[in-house]
Amino acid sequence: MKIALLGYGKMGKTIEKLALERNHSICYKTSSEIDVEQLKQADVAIDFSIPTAAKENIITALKAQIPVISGTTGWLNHYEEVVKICEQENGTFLYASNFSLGVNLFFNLNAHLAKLMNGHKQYQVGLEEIHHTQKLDAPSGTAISLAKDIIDYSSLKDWKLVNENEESEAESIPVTAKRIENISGTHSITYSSSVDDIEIKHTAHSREGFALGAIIAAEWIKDKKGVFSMKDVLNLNNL
Ligand SMILES: NC(=O)C1=CN([C@@H]2O[C@H](COP(=O)(O)OP(=O)(O)OC[C@H]3O[C@@H](n4cnc5c(N)ncnc54)[C@H](OP(=O)(O)O)[C@@H]3O)[C@@H](O)[C@H]2O)C=CC1
Ligand SMILES: O=C(O)C1=N[C@H](C(=O)O)C[C@H](O)C1
Repeated sequence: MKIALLGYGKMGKTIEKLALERNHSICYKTSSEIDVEQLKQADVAIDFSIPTAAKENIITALKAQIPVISGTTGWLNHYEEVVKICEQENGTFLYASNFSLGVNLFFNLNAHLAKLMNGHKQYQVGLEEIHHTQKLDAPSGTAISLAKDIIDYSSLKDWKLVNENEESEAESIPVTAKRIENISGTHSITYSSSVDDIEIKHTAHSREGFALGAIIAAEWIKDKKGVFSMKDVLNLNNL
């Protein structure tokens, strides 16, 4: 498979390394404006860029008829617009706030736990994410996905980014974002009562899980048409 890397930073470089090990080739890589003729050489484009560039990168790939997957976070207010363009172009698009198998299993665990805890009003839920200091967005895309799932499976209505120990309004999930050198990505959800805590946590040891998941998604999506998620790739829709 010939891959175009839209964004050649920490993730782009990790994907390149694992893709070559899986006998794929990198036919084009850029960390700035896309050369469409070069992009058109690819079987699939993988966008791990920056929040302000992701939307344009994805649209450029869709208009060039190149299937595109994106893991860039912090641009999701434009998600519906991109989906519409994908449909107009009869294109192929997959977005995931987190491509690792572990986090996608953790998404399921979080949803099940939210259902279980619904109605146990003595427990207050809180979410914490920790990432490296170069991260541009807060809270992380993964934290937002986790919060949205808790909202879908409980009577909670919203989430709010707060400082540590700061309270949020009733029916709103407090989300704390910490930035510490060299942390690849840690997410935890805690239900606290006056007598005990219940906590689930995912800790990424490196970027390799994200990169491998992105390559597996690219292999899966290459010959398909439509808008997909990691639930489709990993067959996690029916759990
Ligand atoms: N979904 C997932 O599983 C994961 C998502 N991420 C997300 O992926 C994104 C990238 O992460 P990471 O690789 O760590 O970040 P980096 O900052 O290391 O890499 C981003 C790269 O994008 C480049 N860039 C800037 N403008 C453009 C543009 N217009 N087109 C293409 N590339 C551009 C930057 O170049 P320059 O440095 O010159 O500005 C940089 O090389 C982030 O949003 C992060 O949150 C990260 C890990 C996993
Ligand atoms: O910026 C990162 O590094 C990561 N970003 C993603 C996010 O915002 O959730 C995924 C992962 O946690 C690493």
